[in-house]
Amino acid sequence: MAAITRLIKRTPSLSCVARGISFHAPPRQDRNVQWVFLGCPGVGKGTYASRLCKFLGVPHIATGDLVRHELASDGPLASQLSEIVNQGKLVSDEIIISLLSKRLADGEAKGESGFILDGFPRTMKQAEILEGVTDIDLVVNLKLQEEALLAKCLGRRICNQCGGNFNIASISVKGENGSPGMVMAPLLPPEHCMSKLITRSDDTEAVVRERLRIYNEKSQPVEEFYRSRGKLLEFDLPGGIPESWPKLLQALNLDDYEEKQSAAA
Ligand SMILES: Nc1ncnc2c1ncn2[C@@H]1O[C@H](COP(=O)(O)OP(=O)(O)O)[C@@H](O)[C@H]1O
Repeated sequence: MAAITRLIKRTPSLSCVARGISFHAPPRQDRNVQWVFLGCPGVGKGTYASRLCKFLGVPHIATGDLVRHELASDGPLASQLSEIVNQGKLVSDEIIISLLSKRLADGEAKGESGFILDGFPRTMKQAEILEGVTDIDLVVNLKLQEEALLAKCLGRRICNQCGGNFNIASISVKGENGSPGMVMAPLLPPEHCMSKLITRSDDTEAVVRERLRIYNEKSQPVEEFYRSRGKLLEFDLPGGIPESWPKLLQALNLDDYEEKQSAAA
């Protein structure tokens, strides 16, 4: 992959009004990576995107977190959003773009550069709007068998104090038709988080199945959108974090990134 901090010429900040949706993207300037993470519910977009963000020093922007933040704030959208999220449906493009646009503008005001978007775009309309306002360098498509996705969503736990994400599921998927089997150990919380674990209200079996159905219907075309533009990196997770993280860095040509950084310093 091209250098991590690609120099891009300075152009004015971009806005777009498409079918009544207004979207403001950060200016193109000397900037960091602008990547997108795609993948089904439960695949681990949040886990790997947030690790990579720490590694690369860019903000991790997860639209699911923006939605949950809005829900928790009890603002004017809260009751409408809670109904949609708890049914496993997608929030309207208008609402999600306005939440994301605000988050990007706040980041821009703080001098943020680059991002990894997690959970956006999720519809063709969102992908087209994003494409119209900024350059996405790379789209990583994380993949896992459906059986494992369901188990991971059902095993997901969050510490309501530190916000840490854990998983109590112990997953073992048999290999089929030449594809290798896979084992994923639980990601258990430290002792002090044990009594503070909560489950997301949309992580019930019926709602997860609906989210998976909606992903296949609305978000798979987004994979094709980026594939046809040569931006899609497919990544089959080989197991849990210990197996997958080094392989992901390798696939992204980042495995010797730290060495290169210190050599260049
Ligand atoms: N880009 C988006 N478009 C529409 N709805 C979204 C989007 N991102 C998040 N949401 C809403 O927030 C919920 C939680 O999102 P997320 O945490 O990304 O969950 P998932 O585990 O399903 O990937 C989604 O089910 C959906 O209702």
